[in-house]
Amino acid sequence: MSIQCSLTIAGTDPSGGAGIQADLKTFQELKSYGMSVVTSVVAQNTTGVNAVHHLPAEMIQQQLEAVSADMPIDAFKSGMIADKDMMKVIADWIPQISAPYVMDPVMVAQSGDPLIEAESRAWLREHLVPFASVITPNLPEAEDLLGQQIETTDDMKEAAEQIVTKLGAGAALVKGGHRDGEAVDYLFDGSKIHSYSAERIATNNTHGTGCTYSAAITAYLSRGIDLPRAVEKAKQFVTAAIKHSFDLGKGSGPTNHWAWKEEVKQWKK
Ligand SMILES: Nc1ncnc2c1ncn2[C@@H]1O[C@H](COP(=O)(O)OP(=O)(O)O)[C@@H](O)[C@H]1O
Ligand SMILES: Cc1ncc(COP(=O)(O)OP(=O)(O)O)c(N)n1
Repeated sequence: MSIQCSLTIAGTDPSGGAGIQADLKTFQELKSYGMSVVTSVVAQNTTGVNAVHHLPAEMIQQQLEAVSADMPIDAFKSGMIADKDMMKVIADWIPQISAPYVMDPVMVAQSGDPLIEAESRAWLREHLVPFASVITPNLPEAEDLLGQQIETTDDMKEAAEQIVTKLGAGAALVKGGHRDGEAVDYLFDGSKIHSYSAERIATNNTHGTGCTYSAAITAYLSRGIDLPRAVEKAKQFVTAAIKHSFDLGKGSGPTNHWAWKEEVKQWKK
């Protein structure tokens, strides 16, 4: 049986809602064979981050080489990349891989805990962003990347365009999860703006939404679906995951990675 393969390069979440765990659940749901390279082991749960252990850059390089020497990679994504040494080995590895690269420029967990060293942000922006086929910042991440405030929907569209034209990403999806009102995201694909809108779901259970969304985009790209359509389908996937999220843990609960199947059943009725 032939199968497309997706790789995530990211940190861990033992509570299963974010990071590598969320990515692998998403790949599995969306029928892309899931593989992972761990960057940092994070002792976190729905309430926040207790401790972080960064793997040596050499160990990240070894994992990248092990997986790419043996397995096909039809698309890959990155999440938490905490420091410059890690970024450098990833930047050195990427040119060998001819597959779409989805970069989730993870900076801060929902709890407010930082997941990337402040001094490494400039390196990420200058050296890794240009490799991204698509980058998926939330509003604070887009503000950090561009060094400017984003308030209105026009600002969001302009930010998506500038991340492509000024920072060199292939495409940019600026997410509106952190704004009031409808949950609207804007994709600039290098030539036009696409918008993706969903009802805002009244829930606190949104731990790992960004990881899940970017993993779903990766899985769809691995299956050869074009970017605007991959984002459209991933948006449906993450919206369903939030709508049917779980009241687990004492903080912001995790999303439900199999919820899209429940939604599909509803559509058929
Ligand atoms: N309460 C919500 N209801 C519906 N969609 C949401 C909600 N919160 C976030 N989203 C959507 O989830 C996706 C992830 O966005 P966001 O929460 O901004 O990312 P991150 O987890 O990286 O901060 C986006 O499509 C966003 O519009
Ligand atoms: C290991 C790890 N990576 C990323 C995040 C942040 O995930 P995100 O999807 O942005 O979700 P929230 O921070 O909104 O929960 C993380 N917490 N851990």
